[in-house]
Amino acid sequence: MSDNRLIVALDFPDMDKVQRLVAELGDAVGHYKVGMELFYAVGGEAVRCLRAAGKEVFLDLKLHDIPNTVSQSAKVLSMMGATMINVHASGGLAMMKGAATAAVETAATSGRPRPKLVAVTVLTSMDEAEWSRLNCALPIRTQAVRLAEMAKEAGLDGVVASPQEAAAIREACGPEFLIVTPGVRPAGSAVNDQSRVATPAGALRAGASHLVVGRPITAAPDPRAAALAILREMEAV
Ligand SMILES: O=c1ccn([C@@H]2O[C@H](COP(=O)(O)O)[C@@H](O)[C@H]2O)c(=O)[nH]1
Repeated sequence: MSDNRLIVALDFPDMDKVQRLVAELGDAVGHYKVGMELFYAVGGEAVRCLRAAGKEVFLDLKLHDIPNTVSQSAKVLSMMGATMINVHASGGLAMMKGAATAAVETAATSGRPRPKLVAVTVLTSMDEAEWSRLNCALPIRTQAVRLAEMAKEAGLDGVVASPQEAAAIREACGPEFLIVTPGVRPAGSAVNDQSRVATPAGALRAGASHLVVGRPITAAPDPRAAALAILREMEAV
């Protein structure tokens, strides 16, 4: 059983642990996320190893800077072989447009496939109390939908959002738009530092196109069994 809508987050600082886990999960998992911790530790090697093993790779570096810096960085990341990369939507429309143009142009000039480009809306760890402390007056959901609409306008393929906002984003942005949801927790598992969470089935029913799951699989006593249980739950939706 395998389903590339499930993306397993490899939040470790070394390749030995990554290789052990990928071997253990075997053909059950075909899609992995390389985030800051792993990338800062080993760089592009993580992407290369996973691609060589036939896996899809979401390179989750959440670019957020002035438009020129982000578009130049997006060019570099587009050459690494990842199948998905991302920026922060709160960097603004010009920044997102710059990243989208960079990804398209790099694919055209290099002949390499263009990675999907998605934008982080509001981090899934944020709750309404913390959100208000930032002086943000609108509810998180309203802001997440607004940022998703901007990402669509900028030509991005989709967003990273909480499953709790997936239904509203799906309604606003249509059936083709990617909605990649971290903050996924099987019933009864630890929430950790996440706030706006849903179960795998709940996230899919709300309209998520992909589920990002880290610790519920990687910290489980039997990671393969944990992944297979999530895949069974997804299959039943
Ligand atoms: O809003 C966001 C954006 C990214 N993430 C990343 O997803 C995983 C979630 O890991 P868990 O262990 O399942 O909590 C992690 O790599 C985050 O950096 C997110 O959680 N929320």
